[in-house]
Amino acid sequence: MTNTTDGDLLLKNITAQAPFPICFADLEKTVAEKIAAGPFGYIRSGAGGEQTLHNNRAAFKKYSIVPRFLNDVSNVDTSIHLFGKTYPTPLLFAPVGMNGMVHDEGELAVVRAAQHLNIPYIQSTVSTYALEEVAEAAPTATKWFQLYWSTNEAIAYSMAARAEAAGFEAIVLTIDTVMLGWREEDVRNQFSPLKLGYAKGNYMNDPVFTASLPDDSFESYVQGVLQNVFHPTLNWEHVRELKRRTNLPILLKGILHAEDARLAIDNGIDGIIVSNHGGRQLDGVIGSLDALPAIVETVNGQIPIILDSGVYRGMDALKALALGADAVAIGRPFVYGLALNGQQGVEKVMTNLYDELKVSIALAGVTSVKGLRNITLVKIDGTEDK
Ligand SMILES: Cc1cc2nc3c(=O)[nH]c(=O)nc-3n(C[C@H](O)[C@H](O)[C@H](O)COP(=O)(O)O)c2cc1C
Ligand SMILES: O=C(O)C(=O)c1ccccc1
Repeated sequence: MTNTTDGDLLLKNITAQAPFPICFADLEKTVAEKIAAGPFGYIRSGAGGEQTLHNNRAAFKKYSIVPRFLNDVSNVDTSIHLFGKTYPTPLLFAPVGMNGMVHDEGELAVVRAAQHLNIPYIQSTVSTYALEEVAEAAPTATKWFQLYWSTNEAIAYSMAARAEAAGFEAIVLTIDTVMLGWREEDVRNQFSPLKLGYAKGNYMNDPVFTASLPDDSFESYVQGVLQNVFHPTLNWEHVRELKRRTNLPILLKGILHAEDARLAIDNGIDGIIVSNHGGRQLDGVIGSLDALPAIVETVNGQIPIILDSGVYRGMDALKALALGADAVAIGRPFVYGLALNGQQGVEKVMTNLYDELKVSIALAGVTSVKGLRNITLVKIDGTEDK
């Protein structure tokens, strides 16, 4: 519960100190000036002509709120319940690989921020640090493990088992990245963090993976990752087998079609992440917020729905929650925070998003996340992107 009479949430940011970038556009611009073009382009860009990257933002802009007043909004309850636990905010860290690209502490800095803020952290398969190192850095954080299937299935099962043993509380199987999207910026920059070894963490610590390598050279490791991380054979039978092999709840990340949401439920999946991978996979795909309403209708409250892709401010989170998401996951914004100032930068970005969300909930005239379901949103098919 946040008491909104306890000092103004905005004015806390207007102090004598040098300002930290306050919005996504400022963050992106500051990071562009700080880090090399290769990693910056890798993080910023979308696939193809970036239509999906654009669609994600455009989807949020189509909705306008019709607020209500005179409701006493002095106390705002932003808490949510997910898989039996309560969290203070409806925000999550989306799985983002290879954090060592922008900061030496990589995922360790992010998971420490997650622990400090009590925001669930989803660790990527292709992380710079191993999942065991992440668990040790933040033993009390809620951690979920994002699994990329492996061509050698035994590696996928081994990673899932390691995650369970290290105290991760769910497996998030990403289904939209069976191969990389057509990312032209990376070709322009001739940049591949995979080839540079930033995805070492979980593979080099995996006994099944290392046993499959011909030798322990850097080249063999990179080849091994490339041979395994792309897995176009992935199908529903693998999902069922994974379910048999783990005791953890399984979420599918990358659902955009209501029919796939229905199949997820039919196959005993515990939650879904509505996502187009931040516009990084198939270009020309529906904005994730545009995909949400049909999925909410089909799922009908049976399993939690998390949304990501384009949630760049508190107001975006508000709209997704109002349209029926149970929580939202944040990708690029926290990566930019990490690039600028490590753990503190991540905390600042997430806190600003959270503070804007609190202000927005109160100014919309409601006092809880559930209350947002009742607010009036009108859809305007505008084409503006800013
Ligand atoms: C640099 C980068 C790396 C990513 N790596 C992964 C990953 O390893 N696994 C995964 O499931 N999604 C990955 N994603 C996608 C995010 O989980 C998330 O879906 C996306 O960033 C959400 O969009 P947003 O950046 O607009 O918030 C990555 C995204 C970025 C920007
Ligand atoms: O960059 C990404 O978005 C991503 O998810 C990924 C997938 C496989 C290997 C490396 C990164």
